Amino acid sequence: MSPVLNLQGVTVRRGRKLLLNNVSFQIQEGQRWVILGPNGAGKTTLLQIASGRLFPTTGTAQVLDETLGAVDVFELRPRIGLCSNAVANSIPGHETALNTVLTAAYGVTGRWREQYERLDERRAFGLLNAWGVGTVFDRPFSTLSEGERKRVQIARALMTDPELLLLDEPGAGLDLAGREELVSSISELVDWEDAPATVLVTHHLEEIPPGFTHVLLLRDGELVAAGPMGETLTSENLSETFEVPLELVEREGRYSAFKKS
Ligand SMILES: Nc1ncnc2c1ncn2[C@@H]1O[C@H](COP(=O)(O)OP(=O)(O)OP(=O)(O)O)[C@@H](O)[C@H]1O
Repeated sequence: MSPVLNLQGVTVRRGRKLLLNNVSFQIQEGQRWVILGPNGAGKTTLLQIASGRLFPTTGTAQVLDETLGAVDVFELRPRIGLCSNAVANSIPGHETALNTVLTAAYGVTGRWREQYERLDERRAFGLLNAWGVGTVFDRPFSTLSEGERKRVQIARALMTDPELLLLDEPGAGLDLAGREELVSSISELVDWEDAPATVLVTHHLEEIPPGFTHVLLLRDGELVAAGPMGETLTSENLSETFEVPLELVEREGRYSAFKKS
């Protein structure tokens, strides 16, 4: 079985800055990965590569068995669900929640002259309902609360039934109850047998939903560690990643960390 994502020696350079430096790792079908690291570590850059929106300066990136640079990314992108700030910012504020989800079928963010099938509309409705935002289907995206927007965006990311789901800081900006509800919903999603391979980026251990299997720790564009959650998410690796002595606490599949006194 070939990997869902296969990065080998990936470096991304902008001017003199290395956004990613010689990063190699693989994601296999059925795995759920968390990417953790401080601000500016390169997490979003890594996700941009995984979504086919950015190519490595050097090294190779294979996404869903296709090599970036040798594939039509417009054919590849519908196979990848992406929920990120960049996508959210490209959604016209007046677009309804339903159209925000529906337009993912064409890989666009604003509805224009595309023709959608009844089946597409039903699927978009179904996803809004499944993510608890069915009642706001006709509300403009700009009028939704942050929590509602996050759920609409995840519904959108799932519209094309992707083989790879990428969630960039889905919990950012949510209040405590909103975060906990979202963590539960994502946990239920990845618990589903046919769920796509999933990658979730966060700064916060509290946002890791139960059921995630692997973790990748990044610092200054370099990989600190990557592997199964149990052996890779450790106080030592976290301390090295965030450059603060940290103590990891685990409770019933949830995590947090505190500075060692
Ligand atoms: N076009 C660019 N030119 C120069 N530097 C860039 C460019 N794009 C990003 N960077 C820098 O690359 C680094 C990695 O950015 P990236 O957004 O991937 O980090 P991140 O881990 O997602 O950060 P955060 O957690 O703050 O969102 C940052 O220092 C950022 O300022």
